[in-house]
Amino acid sequence: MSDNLNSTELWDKVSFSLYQDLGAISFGSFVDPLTPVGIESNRFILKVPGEFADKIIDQWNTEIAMKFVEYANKETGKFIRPEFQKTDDSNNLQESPATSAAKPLEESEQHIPFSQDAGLNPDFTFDHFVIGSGNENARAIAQAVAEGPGKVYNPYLIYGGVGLGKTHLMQAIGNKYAKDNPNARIKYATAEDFLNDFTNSLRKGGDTNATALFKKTYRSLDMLLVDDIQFWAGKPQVQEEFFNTFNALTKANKQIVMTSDRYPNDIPDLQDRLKSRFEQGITSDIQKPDVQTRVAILRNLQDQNDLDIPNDVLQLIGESVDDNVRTLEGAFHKFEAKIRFMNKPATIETAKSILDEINANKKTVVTVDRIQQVVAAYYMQTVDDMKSSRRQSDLVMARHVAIYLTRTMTDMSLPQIGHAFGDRDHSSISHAFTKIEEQVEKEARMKEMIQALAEDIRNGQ
Ligand SMILES: Nc1ncnc2c1ncn2[C@@H]1O[C@H](COP(=O)(O)OP(=O)(O)OP(=O)(O)O)[C@@H](O)[C@H]1O
Repeated sequence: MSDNLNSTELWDKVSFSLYQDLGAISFGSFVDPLTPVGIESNRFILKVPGEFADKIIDQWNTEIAMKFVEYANKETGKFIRPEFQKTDDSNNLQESPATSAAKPLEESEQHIPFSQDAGLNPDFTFDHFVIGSGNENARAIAQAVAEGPGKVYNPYLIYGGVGLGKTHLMQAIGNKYAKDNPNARIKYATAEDFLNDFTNSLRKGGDTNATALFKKTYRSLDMLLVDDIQFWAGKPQVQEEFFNTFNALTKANKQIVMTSDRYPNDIPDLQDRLKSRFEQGITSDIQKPDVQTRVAILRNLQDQNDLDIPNDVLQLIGESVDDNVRTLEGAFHKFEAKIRFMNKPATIETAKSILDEINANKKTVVTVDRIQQVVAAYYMQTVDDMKSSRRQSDLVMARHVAIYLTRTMTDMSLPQIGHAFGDRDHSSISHAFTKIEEQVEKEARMKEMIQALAEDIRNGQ
């Protein structure tokens, strides 16, 4: 997934998928003649040549638009819908009313009023963030941080499962601070961006300018937002560099906000001094939204997308899709695409049809292989190591968790599980299972982690 594709790059990728899907003849008639103009918010503007415009648009509205939305989603992670601008024969644009606000990408990018390279998504604001019991604490602290950065809650670390709004909330802090302080220097980077910037600065062969530029970029900020710091697990060099960046910024009372998919103590091979630095600030978690919050999120999406969907339909989708907010948004946009592009009514029946499709896609068979892969990835270990006799503590933990999940999620017997885990005997499988079972009963965090892993395993994520 990339946020940084421009409209031409995205069009190239999506039209390639459409070519494979539709075949050369349909592609030549209905896709090839179109030209991308730009992306405005969640609309992809396409120029349609005058002569065959109506026929082409009809074809899009019955078949191609849905596919476009899906392929564009795969590339960007966003839901972008196509909108058409007809051109007359002399090639002048005739804008339809719905598209008159659309501008080429280059111009729309200039709407960002402050430091252009902050890397913030303007849609990730507090206004667009729905508050519920699973996130109200994190949200309240985020507001305080945005209003008084570098003061009380520094650093601020938000942690929680996949797709629950960590990035959104972190960027809302940046967007609010930027709005209130247009000259503030703010940078959003994923932990991977930070690592890449750092290694690129080193790769320049000891060029002191490159190193100085890296340091200047990160150490002269007013606010640094770093996403997914679990990515640094077991990477001591980048941890060292971040430690220095962290010290430089906090010493100057500059704000640091971070996200992670787990509590810092659960990040394998994270240096103790970083852990203790993180503890100087505040940590809050985001939990899965309850049904009320899920329906409120759907209502929010409805308003943002200018739709009018009956309450019972929103309620049904909200009750049925309980994985995470990203999946919920996915369900909403699938529904939206059906009513916009396939002329389906916004009814319970249409909602049921998309829910059936979602469930059909979800039915991944739970196998021990799948469990081992998901758990190994979570603990940043290899499956082979997990099956081996090595006894390093993170590895043992990963092995025990995978055994516990295999016992609870499959019908395999203890000897069968033993065999799948490097020919262990059934008593050590039973021991591993009991150990984790006890922890699940005692520790809320362990229980949540097991639930999240089980969900990933089932969802085939
Ligand atoms: N409380 C909320 N209100 C409105 N939208 C939300 C909320 N929480 C999450 N979202 C939306 O759900 C999607 C996923 O959120 P986000 O990317 O912030 O998740 P994340 O926790 O950072 O996930 P990951 O661990 O995969 O990075 C985004 O489009 C975001 O806007």
